[in-house]
Amino acid sequence: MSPHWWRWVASTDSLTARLIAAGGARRFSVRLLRQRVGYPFADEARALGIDAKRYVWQREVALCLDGSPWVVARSVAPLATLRGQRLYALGERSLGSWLFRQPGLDRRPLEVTDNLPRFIAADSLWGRRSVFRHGRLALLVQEYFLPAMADELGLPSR
Ligand SMILES: C=C(O[C@@H]1C=C(C(=O)O)C=C[C@H]1O)C(=O)O
Repeated sequence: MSPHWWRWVASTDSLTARLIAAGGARRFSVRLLRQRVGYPFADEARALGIDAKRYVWQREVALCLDGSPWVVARSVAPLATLRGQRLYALGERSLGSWLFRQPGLDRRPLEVTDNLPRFIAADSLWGRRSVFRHGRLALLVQEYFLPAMADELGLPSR
């Protein structure tokens, strides 16, 4: 991975904040693609340390600059850990903006992939995921960086 991409992929602060800063005059928005309750993918269950037959809340979004998707993200949290957190009510507000305001937020190590996201038909250059913990809440956030972002920021393709 080139150092340009490493800076994005290995960052552990808010990706929302980084995209807004990098976007300059472009307008940042979150497009809600899908939100549902269902079973996790097997590898998501493993990453969360739960049984694959436990219900999870799933949220899939595109993070856009001037309406063009730069990142797609899928976040998954076991229903049992969501109690009291009205995350489903976020709509098109960024999950990251909420998350990084929470005191005592713990982020587990990042995992990186060059596989395509399975939840949406989109090319991706790099993907990454990590589990956030906040009180009872366990939230697996998976983010995939799209070629449009590389084009707009003049980043190399890998
Ligand atoms: C975790 C963050 O939240 C971002 C916003 C998301 C959303 O609104 O669903 C999902 C994943 C992230 O790309 C972040 O900003 O770092």
